[in-house]
Amino acid sequence: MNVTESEEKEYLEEIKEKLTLAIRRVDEAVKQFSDELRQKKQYIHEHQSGMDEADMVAAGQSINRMAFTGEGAVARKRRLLKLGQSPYFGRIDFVTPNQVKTPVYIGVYSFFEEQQRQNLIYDWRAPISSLFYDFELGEASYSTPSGTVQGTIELKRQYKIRDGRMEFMLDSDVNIHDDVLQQELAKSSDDKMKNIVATIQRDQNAVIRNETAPVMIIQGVAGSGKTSIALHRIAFLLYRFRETIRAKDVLILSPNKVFADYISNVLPELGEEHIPEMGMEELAADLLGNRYAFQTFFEQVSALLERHDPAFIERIQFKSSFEFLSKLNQYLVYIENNYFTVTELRVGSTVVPSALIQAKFKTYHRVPMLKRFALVADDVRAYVRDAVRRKLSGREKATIGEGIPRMFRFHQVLDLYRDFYRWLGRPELLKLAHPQPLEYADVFALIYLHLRLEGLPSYDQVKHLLVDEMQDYTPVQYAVLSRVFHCRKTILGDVSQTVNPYSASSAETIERVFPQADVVKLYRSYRSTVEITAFAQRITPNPHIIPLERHGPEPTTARFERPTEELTAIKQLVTAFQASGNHSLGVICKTLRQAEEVFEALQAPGIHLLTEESSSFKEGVIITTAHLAKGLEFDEVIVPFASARNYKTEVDKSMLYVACTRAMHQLTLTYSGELTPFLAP
Ligand SMILES: Nc1ncnc2c1ncn2[C@@H]1O[C@H](COP(=O)(O)OP(=O)(O)OP(=O)(O)O)[C@@H](O)[C@H]1O
Repeated sequence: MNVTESEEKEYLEEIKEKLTLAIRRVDEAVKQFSDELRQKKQYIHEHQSGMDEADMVAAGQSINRMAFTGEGAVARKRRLLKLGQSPYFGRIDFVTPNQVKTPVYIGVYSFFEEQQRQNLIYDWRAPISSLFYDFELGEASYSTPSGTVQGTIELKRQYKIRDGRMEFMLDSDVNIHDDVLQQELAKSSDDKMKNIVATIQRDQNAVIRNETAPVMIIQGVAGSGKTSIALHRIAFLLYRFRETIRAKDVLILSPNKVFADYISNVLPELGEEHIPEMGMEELAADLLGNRYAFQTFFEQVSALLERHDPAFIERIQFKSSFEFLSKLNQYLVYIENNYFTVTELRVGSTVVPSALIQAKFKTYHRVPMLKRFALVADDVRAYVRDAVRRKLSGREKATIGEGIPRMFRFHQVLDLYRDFYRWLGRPELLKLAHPQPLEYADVFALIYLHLRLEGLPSYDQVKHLLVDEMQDYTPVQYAVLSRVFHCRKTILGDVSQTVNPYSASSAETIERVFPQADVVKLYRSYRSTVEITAFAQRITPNPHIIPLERHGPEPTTARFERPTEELTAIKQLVTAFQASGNHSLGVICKTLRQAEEVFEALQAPGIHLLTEESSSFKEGVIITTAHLAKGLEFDEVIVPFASARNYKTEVDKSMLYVACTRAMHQLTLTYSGELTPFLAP
């Protein structure tokens, strides 16, 4: 039993040696595989002429199997090498009533020592590891697939091991989590999101390890770790259900490519492969089969920022409401009952009674409406065939095939969508000015109608769907998601961080679409200092937010006479940042135009402009918009043009809140003229 620091250090050396040995064994195995593979290929090459097709298939399969095993060995080596750098971060000594005490060391991956046939390091996702996150010293329990294990935690310890060296270890007589967490959070940011396995908090752990919820909705304040948790949750589910779910079966619906790049290394760091991701617009294009050109969400938000158009706002607001979805559903019932005007159909000398056609139409109520006519026509053909006791002529078939659909008032989904607004008595709510692209607010409504009226293929290969920035999607979008993704879902976001307040959805709204969901709310905020969090509260107050006690400089607002002076000051701030120890600086503007203006003024090496077209997140100084910065974080943030003239509408206010909450350690706002009223003390 390792009790003291020197014993722990000795033990660490032992483990590292064992890891080195294990790596050597993997190397030997890999070499052996590749030798065998080479020999096999050579053999096939030499004996090809004498092999029949079955032999060739068998040989091919055996090569594939060997290559697969080889790949597995390479992945194992990668994991072992990583463990060599930092084998574990926690330990618990857990005693069950009838068991001897054995220390459980917890790391990013497990390490099973083959010679001793012993698990020397447990994966953080293993059932026993949950003790580390869920309990302090004393009585504790954890669940396994075969039941709950009760016992006592006699020791709990945390380590920081970097490059194979122990930097510190801490025993848990106090709440050690907090000390280590503080150290983690005080560090300056890397260019990518990082894993947080060593400091996952109890409430976060409950979300990560939830195995039962069919839909999980996480509403968490800015910086509460939603995105981190969601990624760890995926890693957990991939581990827990490794027999049935693989990385390629998961889909992340992410707001943009930059964000996708920003989060892209967390799962590989946790030993999982890259997860497929897709943007909402990509999904829309896919579902619409590129039948319509449409405005993007970015374009919608930019249009809102650039001009105040009450009619445009009203259209968006209505189409983002739950009422809109209800109305669409009511309309579908209405057309089913009213638009199929059935009359008797005359086919030669046979009269098909209207009651028969009506009855057949009702029989197919589970089939999307516009697809029912072909089925009804088949039945009517059979009816006529029985009546005339012969095969039907082409003309007769056509009379039926054309006659039945003709009894329905519309055949194009777009015509029905237009008619919906007439039915509603609000035709002005639809702007379809061809060749103008479809407004973004109409895109998912139209998809929904396509789905209900014609059916659309579903994404059955996806076994878990992760939706980030949930507040940016509307009930109709969720209704579509629920119909095309039949798998379990994790949906997360923060209603205060919407970039379009006219279309924001809260956890409660989304819950109405997924009544079976588990809703979790997170109020502890980890990203920003107490000072920055308090400052952001001036823009959008949330009395429930609990900032982690971490202090830094007060955010500042600096006034200038003219924008030119403001830009000069920003230049100086950037120079000061470059000389500081911080890694990342975000200069976050309201619009792209403003970001471009700042970029022009600052132009220097190491300064990057991040636009909608960018696909990767770069380290250093980034100039971008609040919309694009969503989900990202920076050591320091500068918000230029924070004047009353620039930040005055509800959309502007949302942008300002998002911009300020991106800062971890330092926040500066600059303005000329008058300060925005949103920052009134
Ligand atoms: N338990 C934790 N241990 C260490 N760091 C944490 C923990 N939880 C969150 N963090 C850190 O807090 C920061 C914010 O996390 P994350 O970006 O996941 O939050 P979020 O809720 O998605 O934020 P936002 O909605 O504002 O974009 C990150 O730097 C993350 O690493």
